[in-house]
Amino acid sequence: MASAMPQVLSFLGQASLPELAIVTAIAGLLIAVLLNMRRGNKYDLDKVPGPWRKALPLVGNVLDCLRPDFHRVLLKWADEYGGIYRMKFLWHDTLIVTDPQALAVIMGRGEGAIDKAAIAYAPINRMCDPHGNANLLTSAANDSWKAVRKAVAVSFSIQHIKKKFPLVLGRVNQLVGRIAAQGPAASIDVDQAALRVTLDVIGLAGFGHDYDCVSQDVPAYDHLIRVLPRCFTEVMLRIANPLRPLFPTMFKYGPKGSAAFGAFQREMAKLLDNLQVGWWAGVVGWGGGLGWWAGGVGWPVDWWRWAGVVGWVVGWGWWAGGGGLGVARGPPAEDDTDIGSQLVRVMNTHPELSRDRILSEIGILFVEGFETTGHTTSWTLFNIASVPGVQAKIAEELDCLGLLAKPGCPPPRELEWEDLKQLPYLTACAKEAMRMLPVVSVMGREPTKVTRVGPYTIPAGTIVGTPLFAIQNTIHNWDKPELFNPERWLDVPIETYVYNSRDAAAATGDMAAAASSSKRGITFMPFSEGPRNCVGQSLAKMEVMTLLVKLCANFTIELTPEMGGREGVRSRESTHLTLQSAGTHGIRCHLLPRARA
Ligand code: HEM
Repeated sequence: MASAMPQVLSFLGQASLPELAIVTAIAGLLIAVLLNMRRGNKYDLDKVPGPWRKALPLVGNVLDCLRPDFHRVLLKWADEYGGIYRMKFLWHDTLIVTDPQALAVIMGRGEGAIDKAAIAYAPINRMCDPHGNANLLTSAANDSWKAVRKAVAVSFSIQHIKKKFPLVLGRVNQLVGRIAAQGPAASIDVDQAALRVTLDVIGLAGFGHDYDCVSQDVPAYDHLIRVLPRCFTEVMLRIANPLRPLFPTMFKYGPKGSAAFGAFQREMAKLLDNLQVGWWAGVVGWGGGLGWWAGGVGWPVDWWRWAGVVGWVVGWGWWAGGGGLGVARGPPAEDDTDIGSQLVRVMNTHPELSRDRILSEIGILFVEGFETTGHTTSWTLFNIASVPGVQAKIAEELDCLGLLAKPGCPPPRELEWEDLKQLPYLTACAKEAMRMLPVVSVMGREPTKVTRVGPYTIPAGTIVGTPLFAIQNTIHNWDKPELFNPERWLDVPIETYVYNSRDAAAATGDMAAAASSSKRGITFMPFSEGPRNCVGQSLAKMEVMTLLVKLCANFTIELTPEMGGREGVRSRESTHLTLQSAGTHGIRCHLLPRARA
């Protein structure tokens, strides 16, 4: 050892900066592993069953998780080891929890509730903001999170979402028109189609910006719809490999991933600039007006008068024009509670929230608002198209409400807001699709103190994974989970999205009582549960249902032969930050107009 020391010192003396950084990073990792090994034994971690016994040093079980269908790996282990098992995510001890009772405690308020795992979410911060500021999704539940959550919750009140219904309906009708124009032989990727609507909606309804995506045949290379998948790939790679963000050029596609982050951030910064310019233009305008007046009452400095004139004209032009020069939106009106306006408000009242933090918030609201809703719609359409008998039942329900297009009949009446609550079967299809294919397939928490999870006491810093895909598909929580069976939901109240299928009440058939008892156990929560549940779910439910109603009312839907049937599509499931169909195939369907049948 002693004889090796001089060689080591001489290497360090001659090493380049990147080499030194790599050596330091590896040494840091080794120290972390050693500390971690010492800590694990102090608590109940060694009593927890799981694949951790097969874990490799340093990388743990992560190699099993590098597969695009790793949500299925977590499910396989849940079926094998039960409701609480232990694995090693790199060198971090991780409990994976699918047990209904333990989940209710982890997700809920009060004693035992566990906050977000900052470490697992950190790469998402870098995607949204160059300085890595946290945001609603990734932050711990601190004062900044509370302020932002309270502000944007207003944008998702039912009252506000109802106002956005005509906008959503307009974009969906535009999509229906475009699909009809392509004819029944066209092979339509319903995933891309839904994403185009949801991207337009979040841009317009949230930030007053029209990405005009539904109308485009092929979006430009730098269009958000193409940039975001590249960002997601980079986030996934960074979660699995913490060295990647430190040395992007050393890893495959590293620079491309960083470039995609940059492109996304520039787009989000434009939204923020649009929101802010109006305020600044107003300030300039008022300042300018004041200058003019001061010049007029006899101040001797002539340049000040002329600066005032210019400022006044430009400022008012911008502000009053509400979009003059194509950039300004003006300060939010009192009744304007769109997401962007709420973010400007919270930024003005909370000086501790920096511009970068707000940029991060815009990024996450944008991503969550569009990807999740788009894929949920397409997964539902996939099931509707591929499970025999389902479309006929949906058609019957739509026909009863006068919403179904039929050959030789006048066009059906237009969908109204109130209709969305009158569709129990279609809602059941959406819920069953969200159970089988939850787009947020894995979530992570991390206790800041010694905590009990089920029967086990675990140390602070243990990651606690709550994998929705496994929770909602394990044989321990659901009967015949592999079957798409909307009928399971018909007796559950239509508004219930947190549910315990293992409750005694459910077993006796009292589904309403079972739905309200989710505090004691959870086997279904596609929008999560408790204080960290999905803040945007009201918008999501409205968009998904509007898309489903209009597409099912106007078309019968068939998977194209190239999809390889149900199995073919499911074999391409991929957790790419969100659960989606991998590659460029998407979910291709023929949409046959019902009116022409
Ligand atoms: C069907 C569509 C959607 C699904 C299934 C969904 C699901 C979820 C889930 C499971 C979480 C918790 C994630 C975690 O803890 O890691 C979440 C959080 C969140 N969602 Fe959604 N979401 C959807 C649509 C939306 C929309 C439309 C928006 C906003 C425009 C949105 C904004 C958010 C935000 C900001 C959070 C973080 C909330 C917090 O921690 O305070 N989501 N969503």
